[in-house]
Amino acid sequence: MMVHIQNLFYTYGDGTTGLKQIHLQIAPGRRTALLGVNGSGKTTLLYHLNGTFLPQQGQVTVLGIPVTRQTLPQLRRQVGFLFDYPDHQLFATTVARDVAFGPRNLGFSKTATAQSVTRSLDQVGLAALGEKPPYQLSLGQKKRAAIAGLLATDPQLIVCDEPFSGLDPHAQEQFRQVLDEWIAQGRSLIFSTHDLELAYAWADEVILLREGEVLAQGPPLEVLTDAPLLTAAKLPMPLLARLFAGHPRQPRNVEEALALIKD
Ligand SMILES: Nc1ncnc2c1ncn2[C@@H]1O[C@H](COP(=O)(O)OP(=O)(O)OP(=O)(O)O)[C@@H](O)[C@H]1O
Repeated sequence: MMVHIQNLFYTYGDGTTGLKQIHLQIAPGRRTALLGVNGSGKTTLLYHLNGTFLPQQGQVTVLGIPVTRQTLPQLRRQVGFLFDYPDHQLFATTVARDVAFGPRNLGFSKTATAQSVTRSLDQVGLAALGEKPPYQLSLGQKKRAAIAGLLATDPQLIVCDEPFSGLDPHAQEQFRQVLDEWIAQGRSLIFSTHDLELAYAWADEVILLREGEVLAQGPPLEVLTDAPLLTAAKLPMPLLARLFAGHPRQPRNVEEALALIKD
C-alpha cells in the first residue's frame, strides 16, 4: 500500500477535532480524491501525508516510510506537496529560480536542474515567464509555477490541496494531462476538491470525509451514485450520476454520455 493509516486522531491546539479514528489504505498508481464539506478534515489529512503534521495518536505510513520527525527528509524527497495558496510556495526572485529550488535542494546537478526547470515550465505553459518575479504573476500563473516546482522534483506521490481551483479550463486540462502521463508511470496523486463533477469523471477512487471521519471509500461510480451516503456527507450527486440514475450503464463524462444517448 502506498498510504497506510491506522487509528489516526488529530486535535488542534484550541481543542477542535481535526481528525478522528481514521483507518485508510490507499493503493499506488491512482488518482485519489478527498471529498467533504468545508471543515470535514481534508487539509488536516493531507498535512499528515508529507509530515507537515505528525500523528498525535495512531500511525501514518507513506510509501513504506513511517511519518515521524526523523523520517521527514526522506519523506519530502518522495512526496511533493502543493498548497492551496501558491503565495505560500513561491519565494525566489524569478519563477525559474523558484522552480529550480526543489531539484537543487535534492542535490540534482546544475545541468539536471536546468533541464527539469525547462521541462516543467513547459509542461505548465509558463516557458515564456521564467524570468518574471513570482509576485508579478496572476493567481492562476502562480499556481502553475507552484505546480512546475512540484513536477521538477519528480516525486513518487503528489499531494495537492484544491489543485484545480483558480486555473482556467485550458490550464486545468493541461494539468490533468500532465498528471495522467505521470500516473501512467505508476506514480500517485492524492488531492482534495470541492469539484464533484471532476472527481466523478477523473478520480480512480474517492474518499468521503465528514466531521473528521471517513464516511466511505471506493470507486466514484459506487460512492458518488449512493444518494443516502451523499446526503449524510451533505454533498450533491454529480450531474451525470443524477441524469443516468437507474440506467444500466453510467457514463463518467459527456463524451460517454453522448455515445450512450446515440446508441
Ligand atoms: N489551525 C487551526 N486551529 C483550530 N482548528 C482548526 C485549524 N485548522 C483547521 N481547524 C479545524 O479543523 C477542522 C478540519 O479542518 P480542515 O481545514 O482540515 O477542513 P477541510 O475539509 O480542508 O475544509 P475546507 O474545505 O474548508 O478547506 C475544522 O473544524 C476546522 O475548523
